[in-house]
Amino acid sequence: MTKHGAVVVPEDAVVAVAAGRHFSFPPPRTAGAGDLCKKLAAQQIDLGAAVMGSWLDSMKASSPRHRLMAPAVDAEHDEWMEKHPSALGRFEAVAAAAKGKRIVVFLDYDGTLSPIVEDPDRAVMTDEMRDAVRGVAARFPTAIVSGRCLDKVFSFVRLEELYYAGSHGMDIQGPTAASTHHGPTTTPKGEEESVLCQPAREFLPMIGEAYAALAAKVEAIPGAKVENNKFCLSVHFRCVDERRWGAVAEQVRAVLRDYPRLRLTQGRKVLEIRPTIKWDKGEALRFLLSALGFSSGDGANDGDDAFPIYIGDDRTDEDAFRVLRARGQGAGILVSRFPKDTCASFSLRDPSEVKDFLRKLVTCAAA
Ligand SMILES: O=P(O)(O)OC[C@H]1O[C@H](O[C@H]2O[C@H](CO)[C@@H](O)[C@H](O)[C@H]2O)[C@H](O)[C@@H](O)[C@@H]1O
Repeated sequence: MTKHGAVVVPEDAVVAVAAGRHFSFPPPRTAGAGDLCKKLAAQQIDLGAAVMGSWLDSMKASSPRHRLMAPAVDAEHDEWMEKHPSALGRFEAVAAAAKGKRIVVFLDYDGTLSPIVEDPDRAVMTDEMRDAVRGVAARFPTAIVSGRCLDKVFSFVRLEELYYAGSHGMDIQGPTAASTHHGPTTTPKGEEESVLCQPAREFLPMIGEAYAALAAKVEAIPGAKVENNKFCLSVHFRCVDERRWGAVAEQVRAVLRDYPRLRLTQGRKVLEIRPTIKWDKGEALRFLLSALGFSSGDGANDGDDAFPIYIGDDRTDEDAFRVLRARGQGAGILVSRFPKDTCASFSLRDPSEVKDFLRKLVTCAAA
């Protein structure tokens, strides 16, 4: 970002920033989740015909290319960084808050462990990042929490000692190989046995049908791509000419009319179709903490023995940040170069800083 002249804020900048809330860490436990967190949680898109325009607005809002004057951008960025300081810069504060507690690490995949790329099949992570995650998993229970299906995200990460929560947390599996950290559920098991939670199992046939219908309709639009994430679907429009985003939205809406038990949420240049059940990355975080032997988070002072660190870049990660904030526990870290509305306490700029943070965590634990 230059300091002079007009600046084009790249696609993932979301410039509507929450006013007022200042940095406080550890965050106070909020009764409920607070207005901003409620607004950010599970950004569901309305399917009514009258709101077709708002679909498009929503798709554009997640990918703005505003022209802003640099001083305004800088001032806004500085203000945002005061509220969401760098987790690297404030590492000592994080370490101090975690002292005497058991750290549990939750990592989103796309945009967090791997950079965002045009082709979802090529979103590989580097060997250096893999080493950093391996190092963390050797010391702390560690989970990957992704919108991808389990098999796909595992094929990218390739670490058997981790927990995986695929399909936005609707498909949770324990480690398939031993790590140095054996919680109650971490004994190596056969593949079928290691499935811990699949709350949307009954939706599998419906998701399969919707996938076939969407693939037939949407893939006729140049650049559009439908990805089957087992318990949810992703309709990608990153490579679609913006003038045709309306057509993508219209086709998705047409298919969803036949499936009232499926709902639509939104990620980074992707429309996500998932079951209407109340389950998201936040619920997956709760489930895993409980499976690891930490308390469920339902009552006062629950889970005080754990220090969950959740790192993610997307709207869907807000559900997990919201849970941490509601529990007044751990640290939520948003990966973003730009100011965004978020319930996270800290920020990191990109996957490279995520890698540095993970390495620092390992060094600190070794010390
Ligand atoms: O929860 P995540 O692990 O962050 O997964 C969310 C979605 O990530 C992928 O899409 C995003 O990354 C792609 C590769 O960089 C990019 O091309 C796309 O525009 C992004 O939206 C994945 O393909 C989706 O299925 C996930 O839902």
